[in-house]
Amino acid sequence: MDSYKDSLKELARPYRKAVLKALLVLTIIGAILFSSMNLLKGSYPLALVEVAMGVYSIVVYRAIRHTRHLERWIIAYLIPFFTAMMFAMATPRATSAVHAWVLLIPIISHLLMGRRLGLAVSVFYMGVAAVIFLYRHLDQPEMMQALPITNIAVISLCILVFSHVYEVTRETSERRLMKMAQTDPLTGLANRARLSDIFEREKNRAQRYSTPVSVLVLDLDHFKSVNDDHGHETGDLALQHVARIFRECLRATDLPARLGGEEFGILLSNTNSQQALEVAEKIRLAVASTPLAINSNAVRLTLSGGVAELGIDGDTLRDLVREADTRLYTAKESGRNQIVPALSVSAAAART
Ligand SMILES: Nc1nc2c(ncn2[C@@H]2O[C@H](COP(=O)(O)OP(=O)(O)OP(=O)(O)O)[C@@H](O)[C@H]2O)c(=O)[nH]1
Repeated sequence: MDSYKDSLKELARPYRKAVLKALLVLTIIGAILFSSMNLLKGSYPLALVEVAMGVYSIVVYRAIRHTRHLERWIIAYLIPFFTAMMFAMATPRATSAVHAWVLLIPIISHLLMGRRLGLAVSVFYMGVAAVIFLYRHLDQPEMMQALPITNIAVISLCILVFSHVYEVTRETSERRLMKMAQTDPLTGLANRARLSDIFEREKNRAQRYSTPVSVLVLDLDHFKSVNDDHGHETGDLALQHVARIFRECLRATDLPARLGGEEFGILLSNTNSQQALEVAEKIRLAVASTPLAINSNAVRLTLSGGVAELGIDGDTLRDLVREADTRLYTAKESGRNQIVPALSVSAAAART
């Protein structure tokens, strides 16, 4: 569960929506201005396309106010918008200044669609624009001089490259910040915020496909004495050591997180409480049988834990952590180095 793709998409949504709204308003104003001028000039097909784009912009503006599918609306708007731009460039009666609009393509595409799709769409439409330009002006020597054409080509390329580099840098910084904000710096495990994010996603998936989800809460035993006997630095190494064991014992689809101090929460997707108990036992045995080697010392560690299952012990992460925590404290009171299963599992065990 290492992907931050969905969180980044969420993060980009408000500013993409703001950019799209600005583009829609400008298109509506542009459509009124240009369609009036083209009507006066007698360029009826172009005026009609501009009116259609203006009306479509109003429809899209209303549709994106509460949409959960902004990305789809962006594509549904930009493709006709760029196609209308190409139509204007190909219209024989249109002024040659219309070609300047091509410079907008890479900026808008990257801002609204990100680096990959933004680049692909920009290259495609800028290529089509270049072909239209050559087709329209090949027989006009005053338009086909090397110097102005090279100028236009280089400026277009510069804007394409700058837009792409800007978007790549922005996405990389955003990903790094997102990772920092959702990672525990000592162990490299997820923090509570990320656990909460991923839990919501897994809960939705579990409800849609009727699959189980369980949560483990694990806490190192007598960790205070590890710090007191071996020093705080060894305590830190012990936390990193345990985090490593979690990773080795878990599947890629599980999410281990540090809840704070020496307490950990593990989200197990597609896992019922019986299976979660088996995972917790595997981790407990691995921790107990793998002491931390420090110089010539072997620091022995054990942990206690509790298990809770979504839908049986509650419907929110807070409910599940609270229930698992209660069982964890039962485990501590019963002598530590043990896992207390979810109620459904202990009830089933009592019946057999
Ligand atoms: N080295 C280190 N110690 C930490 C960190 N966070 C919390 N601790 C220590 O963890 C210890 C937790 O102590 P307690 O809450 O008494 O728990 P415990 O000693 O594990 O006892 P039980 O949980 O009852 O088995 C405290 O000494 C904290 O200072 C950390 O990031 N690094």
